[in-house]
Amino acid sequence: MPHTTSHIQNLISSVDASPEEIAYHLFTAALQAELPAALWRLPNSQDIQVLVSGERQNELPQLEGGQKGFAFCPFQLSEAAPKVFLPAVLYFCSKIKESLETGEQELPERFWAVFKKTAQKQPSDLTWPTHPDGTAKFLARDAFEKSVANAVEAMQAGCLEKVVLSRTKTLPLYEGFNLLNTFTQLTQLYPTAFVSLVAVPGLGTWLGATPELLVQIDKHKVFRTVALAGTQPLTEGLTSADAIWRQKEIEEQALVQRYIISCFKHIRLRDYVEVGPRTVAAGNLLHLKTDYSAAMEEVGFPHLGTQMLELLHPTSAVGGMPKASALKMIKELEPHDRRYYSGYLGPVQLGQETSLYVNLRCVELGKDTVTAYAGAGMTADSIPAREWQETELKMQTVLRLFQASES
Ligand SMILES: C=C(O[C@@H]1C=C(C(=O)O)C=C[C@H]1O)C(=O)O
Repeated sequence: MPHTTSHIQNLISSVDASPEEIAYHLFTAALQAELPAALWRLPNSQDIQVLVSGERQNELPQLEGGQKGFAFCPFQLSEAAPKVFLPAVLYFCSKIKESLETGEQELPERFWAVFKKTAQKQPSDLTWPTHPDGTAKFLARDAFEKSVANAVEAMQAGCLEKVVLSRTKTLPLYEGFNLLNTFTQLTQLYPTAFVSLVAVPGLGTWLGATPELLVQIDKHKVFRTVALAGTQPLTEGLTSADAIWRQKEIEEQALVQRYIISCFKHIRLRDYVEVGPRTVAAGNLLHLKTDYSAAMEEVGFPHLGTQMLELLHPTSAVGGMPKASALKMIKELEPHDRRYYSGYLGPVQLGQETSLYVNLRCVELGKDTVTAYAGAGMTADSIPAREWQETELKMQTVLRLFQASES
């Protein structure tokens, strides 16, 4: 029997569960039915949102067109990490139990069969998709610091201004690890982050709590982006207002600002609003952030979101300056493929909004392992040991939930 919207709504309403639990059941059923799905919570919101798709597309639609879905894009395109757009076949937001939309397509019958079952009893042995190439390569501390020293030397010689070098760390999953509980814990720990869990058969499963917005188009057609860079630990007793920044971090963040402004200049947009830089907290870290916005219709750029997305990614917050030399250096010095780390992800035209975030403070799940990815911006003044420490702190944002003793 075809599942019409009203039939689906009846099915969901008949489940004796809170709206949040329904969102989790829908996500679980998608995993079990081996369908691509995303579960997320926007910054400063309580609502859990979920999308289930019947297929994955390799191109993003125009952000300003009417197509609803979830974007999941890599740092750099490759066969191992293609662009992904998941058209919304089913979308549910926990705010109102009825806010369910179905696309023109239908989910296969097996999805609803598992949904009926999982809604009664959560499976104890949930499995998720993993990447066919297995775990990403990793660098030991001395090798990473050597790469940083090489990069610093190149910058001192004037070859480039900034490069973001990243590394990975893999831990075994502890006995009794529960993916959805970990997602919930992330939403509680980081109320101002974009918290997401994305599972795409054939490409893998990613969980994260990112502080960095890349492109937003809100319901009033206001475009937003940010320049976020510069890092220091948030130490006890210190608030963002007390933070003192060194020249190195100020310059690093100024380079990201300059990059965003150069993108506005490229399309000849002058009427944007710039606020900042200000110090913001992201978990146990502080960053410098400048906000940019523009009312798209008023400034005569109705497709500003799509235009800027193309120009911005990858920004110098995750690549470097100049972009081409930085990307080349990353390729030479990083032994791993970043896949979806430092790419971008988020809802497109859902809940009247498009909100794409840079995929930072994230982990990729293996069958029984978890791999964290983190990077740090290097300049001519970088000290290798400090950069190692910075990436360690960034990884802890999510990895702290993967240590059995803490959960
Ligand atoms: C690259 C990361 O973060 C980015 C780099 C920062 C920096 O170099 O100080 C700060 C915030 C992010 O823009 C990461 O979290 O992996």
